[in-house]
Amino acid sequence: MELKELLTYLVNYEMDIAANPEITSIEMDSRKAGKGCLFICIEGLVFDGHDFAETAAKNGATAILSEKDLNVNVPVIKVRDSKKAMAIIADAFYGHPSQKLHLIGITGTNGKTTTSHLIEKVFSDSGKTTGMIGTIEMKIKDQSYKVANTTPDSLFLQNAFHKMIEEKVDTAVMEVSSHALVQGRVWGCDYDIAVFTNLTQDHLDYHKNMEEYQFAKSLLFSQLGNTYQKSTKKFAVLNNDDPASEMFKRITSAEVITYGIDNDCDIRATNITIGSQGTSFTLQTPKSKREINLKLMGKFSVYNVLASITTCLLSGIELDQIIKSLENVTGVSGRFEPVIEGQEFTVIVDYAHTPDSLENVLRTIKEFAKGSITAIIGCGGDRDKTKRPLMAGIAADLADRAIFTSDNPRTEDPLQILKDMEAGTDAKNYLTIPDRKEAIEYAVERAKADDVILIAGKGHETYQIIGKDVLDFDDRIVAREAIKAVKK
Ligand SMILES: CC(=O)N[C@H]1[C@@H](OP(=O)(O)OP(=O)(O)OC[C@H]2O[C@@H](n3ccc(=O)[nH]c3=O)[C@H](O)[C@@H]2O)O[C@H](CO)[C@@H](O)[C@@H]1O[C@H](C)C(=O)N[C@@H](C)C(=O)N[C@H](CCC(=O)O)C(=O)O
Ligand SMILES: Nc1ncnc2c1ncn2[C@@H]1O[C@H](COP(=O)(O)OP(=O)(O)OP(=O)(O)O)[C@@H](O)[C@H]1O
Ligand SMILES: N[C@H](CCC[C@H](N)C(=O)O)C(=O)O
Ligand SMILES: [Mg+2]
Repeated sequence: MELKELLTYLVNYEMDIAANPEITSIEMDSRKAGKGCLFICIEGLVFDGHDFAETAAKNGATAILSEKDLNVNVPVIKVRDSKKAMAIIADAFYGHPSQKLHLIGITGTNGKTTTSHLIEKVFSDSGKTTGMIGTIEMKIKDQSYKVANTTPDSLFLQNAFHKMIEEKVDTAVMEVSSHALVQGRVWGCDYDIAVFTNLTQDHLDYHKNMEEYQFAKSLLFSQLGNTYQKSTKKFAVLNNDDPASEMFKRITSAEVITYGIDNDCDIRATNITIGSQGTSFTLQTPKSKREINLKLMGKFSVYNVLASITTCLLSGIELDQIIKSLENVTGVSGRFEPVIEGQEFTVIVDYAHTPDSLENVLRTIKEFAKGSITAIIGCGGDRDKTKRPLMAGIAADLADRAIFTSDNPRTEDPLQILKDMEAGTDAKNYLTIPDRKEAIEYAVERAKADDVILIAGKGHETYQIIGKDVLDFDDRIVAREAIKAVKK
């Protein structure tokens, strides 16, 4: 594509040399920049991409998009915000692929991965060809691809949509993280439906306070229907039990459809019963009232199911089909996932890594546990420090015994993270075992019949990040081995 054509999509830019080279690829990483590419300089948290402009030019880049003046021998396009410019250009370069998809974006602190999987299941069961992008993986039909972020950068994302179109995907569902919204990774994405799950504390290392965090989430709803869009109707699917929805209602130009349990709304669940094998409730839509029996556990799962039902109904899928699919879902990898090895106690691996999700999961376990409850938790390093004491306090309050251990310490001292956690409770019912494997083994060795062990925080993760090392670690495998060892 000619550079000139790409630039027609940018509203504000300056160019130092009048030139119109053919652009054969777009790159944001100098290590990938080669002949014919447009290299985009991104100022990151670790590196400044502008420092690599010269290398990119030497490697054959035909033009460079930058926020700064540069001294290079190829044309430089100067913009105010290169991340957002990159998103707009990537969308154009790949032929506006999101406009050709029925695209659903899900944001919120908790429940994005779960809700995307539920929605994808309903769509694929009803004969749609689907794509999915989120924390666990990117999926195009049955093919799974690794992802580095919950919401990838705009180059990866637009390329992924392009691949989906080539593979004849008609419906794509994706998680939209607050980081992605602030960094403009999803600019140019033509969402048809934007879904909000909930807003509770997380990521305050990045967003600084809850107002900024809410503002980040709100961008999905303010952007809905605002870029070069296909002319379909846009919907904002909002959780009416979460106070943040009021702001999202005010700022979106899309039609608002609400779901919830406690407050009046369009799609509502009442009479919720939480059992040891699943959850049932009465579903009320403007047109019908139905009894639903889920294999999923907890009130929080009802919210995810309501968000999914609302989204699928708005997408034109019959209620009977939606219910049939959702009633069959047994779970999502690493979310309230039982580890069953013939033992007489219950072991659950869950991805709760925020105060709210930990509380929800422990309250759900309390609804059915007959024996005592042990919660094994840690908190990630290089992440929101203020959630550490809160999570520790919740674990000590709601479980009979808590074991504080390491999550992904990353570049922080694991013992300091544990101290930050311990500051959150005066209780005497916890102990600290820094090594996660030892913590799991300790709990399993002492479990009696009917007890429940919750291993929280890492869910589907198959690694543990200590320092810069990414080591093999899977809570489910470690728990399984520990159970087998006590049964010998
Ligand atoms: C804080 C944050 O969001 N960081 C993201 C950011 O990285 P960064 O700002 O550190 O970038 P950088 O490494 O400094 O590089 C800057 C630029 O220099 C370039 N570079 C660098 C080196 C070189 O030799 N040559 C070169 O050109 C890089 O390609 C890049 O363009 O841009 C990268 C590319 O898009 C992201 O992968 C990275 O996510 C990191 C891995 C991360 O941990 N992010 C987390 C906090 C995150 O985004 N999480 C959210 C949500 C989590 C949730 O679901 O709750 C997510 O969407 O994943
Ligand atoms: N609707 C919900 N409300 C509160 N907690 C939830 C909800 N759904 C799931 N959870 C809890 O949050 C954990 C993470 O769920 P999930 O992975 O679906 O969220 P996410 O928003 O994708 O998280 P992330 O931001 O890390 O990608 C689950 O393991 C469960 O403990
Ligand atoms: N998307 C979340 C995942 C946290 C998972 C937890 N295991 C951790 O490493 O803190 C984050 O990057 O903050
Ligand atoms: Mg997720």
